[in-house]
Amino acid sequence: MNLLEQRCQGAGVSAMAESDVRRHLSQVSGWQLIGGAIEKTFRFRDDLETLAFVNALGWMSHVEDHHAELRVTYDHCVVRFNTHSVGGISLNDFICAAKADALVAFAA
Ligand SMILES: C[C@H](O)[C@H](O)[C@H]1CNC2=NC(N)=NC(=O)C2=N1
Repeated sequence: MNLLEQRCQGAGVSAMAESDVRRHLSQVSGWQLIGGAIEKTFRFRDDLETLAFVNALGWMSHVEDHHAELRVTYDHCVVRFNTHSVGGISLNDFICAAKADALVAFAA
């Protein structure tokens, strides 16, 4: 099933092997494995757009109950996902990465 169609799972998630992480990275654009998390920098025109993205991401994370680590400046936001409960990267991180991408997909 497509990542966007899936929902994060609370129980039953497991940490992926690095080979599995790399295979999943090929399904999302611009995400990299950095320091034990998947990371992407989202760039915007100004602080209003950046903060609107952070709010939209916050809503998605709340609905999925899976939360990102964020580094926010006026024109970009670095988003990192890993899964604390398994001490690694799980499918939940890729589901949220795809949903974060979808938030900006229509904003050219
Ligand atoms: C109780 C609650 O569902 C858990 O603490 C969730 C919340 N959000 C989470 N977010 C992330 N990134 N990893 C987790 O393991 C995690 N666990």
